Amino acid sequence: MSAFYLDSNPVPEVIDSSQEDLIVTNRDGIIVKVSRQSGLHYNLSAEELLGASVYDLEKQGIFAPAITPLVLKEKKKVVVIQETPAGSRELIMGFPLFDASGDVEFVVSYSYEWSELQVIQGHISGLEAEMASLREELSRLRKESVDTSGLVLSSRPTLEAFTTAFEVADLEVPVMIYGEHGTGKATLAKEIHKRSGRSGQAFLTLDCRTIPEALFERELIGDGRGHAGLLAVADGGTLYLEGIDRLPLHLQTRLAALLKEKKYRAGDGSELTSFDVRFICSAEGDLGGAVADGEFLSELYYLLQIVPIELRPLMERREDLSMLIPLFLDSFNEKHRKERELSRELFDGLLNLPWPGNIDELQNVMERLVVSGRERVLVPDDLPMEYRLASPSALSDIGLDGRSLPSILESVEKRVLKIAKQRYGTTTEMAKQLGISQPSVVRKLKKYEGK
Ligand SMILES: Nc1ncnc2c1ncn2[C@@H]1O[C@H](COP(=O)(O)OP(=O)(O)OP(=O)(O)O)[C@@H](O)[C@H]1O
Repeated sequence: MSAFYLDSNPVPEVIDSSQEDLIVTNRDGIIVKVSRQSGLHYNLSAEELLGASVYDLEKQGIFAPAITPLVLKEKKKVVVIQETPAGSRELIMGFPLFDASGDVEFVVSYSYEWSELQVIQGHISGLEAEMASLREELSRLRKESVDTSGLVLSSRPTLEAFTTAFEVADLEVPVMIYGEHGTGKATLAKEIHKRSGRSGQAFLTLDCRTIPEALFERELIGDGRGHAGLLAVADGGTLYLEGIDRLPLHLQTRLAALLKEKKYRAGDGSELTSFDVRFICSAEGDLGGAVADGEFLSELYYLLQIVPIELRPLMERREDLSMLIPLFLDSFNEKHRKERELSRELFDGLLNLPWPGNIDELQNVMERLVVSGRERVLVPDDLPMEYRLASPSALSDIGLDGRSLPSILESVEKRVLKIAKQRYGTTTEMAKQLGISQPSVVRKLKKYEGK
């Protein structure tokens, strides 16, 4: 808009040498300023336009329609398409200039020739086509790094873990999978089974972390009175023992004996039954260390630890994380019939969170975002409260230096209450979300009132 300027002069000054098509009218619709180009499209000279009334020009069909009356009415920017007597179509943009008391004093209108717009439009279409092909490329790349079973294997450690798993899948050897909670151990175990010669038979899981000690053996070998054990049901297939490192020593001894003998007696007096089961186990802790500390039976360790595979924590798998985020977004959008998108800030924020609960936790947060986000484009404020506070930047502006812990905690509490109040509105909802009583919320709000 270098074509005109306002100075101390009460009327906007239009520079005569302007290549632009500008017209200024006063609040009565009288044209008070024009640029040299103005009038060209109306088969009039700039001089003929000056002093004319836009209402008259509209009546004569020259301004079809006139923009000034529309801007005066709307008191804001208006855009119209004019058909000019010269046969061209013009896009006219008009905007108001206000006087000190807030009334429209002048209307400035600015026209673009349709053909110019078509050039711009052509450029935009080109950009759009480019965007579409980039989008396609991105989605192809995403699909390539997500294998046919929907697994993300983008980071080097994950790819190495799964490659080893696929290589040994068809070998009749036990596999020991190490990894924190939610890193994909069960998923990996199932993949091994699926790609093994046992895939036509059962894949069963026994969670050594949660099974009551008294039931462990019964669960494995049955009771000889109708309750079939997992070893019988999984015969010919695979048994996945989750959290083997949490199995008490006396049960480790029993398991080692079973593995060595490959036979069991399900109940008193029953016959010896042999079994053909492949074992895949998982452990969170370091089994070698547990053997050294006498907490894990070395005999069992050597029976099970033939092929060790490690799944790293999600925070060390950034490439996986950046693929898992859109993957979960898409799948929860589909599940909940939403069309959420992530803002750049939120995406970066998600990449930088520590994810102690790994993929399980990420999945949970993505579903919460999709379900409870407020707008189509999700922003960091849509994150559940505990994640907004967990981000490193959340604490950066609380001055820590030289302050006592109670005073720092007060600042944090005050911040939490402020965010919760904005987000949840009522003290009842705040209490529910923060896990404290409603009177306690009221008391705390009062405490920080005006502070
Ligand atoms: N490579 C992967 N790509 C995509 N999703 C995955 C991948 N690995 C795991 N998941 C998903 O992450 C979630 C957690 O995986 P899984 O249950 O296998 O972890 P886990 O380590 O066995 O957990 P836990 O220790 O709690 O039993 C599941 O929903 C699973 O589908």
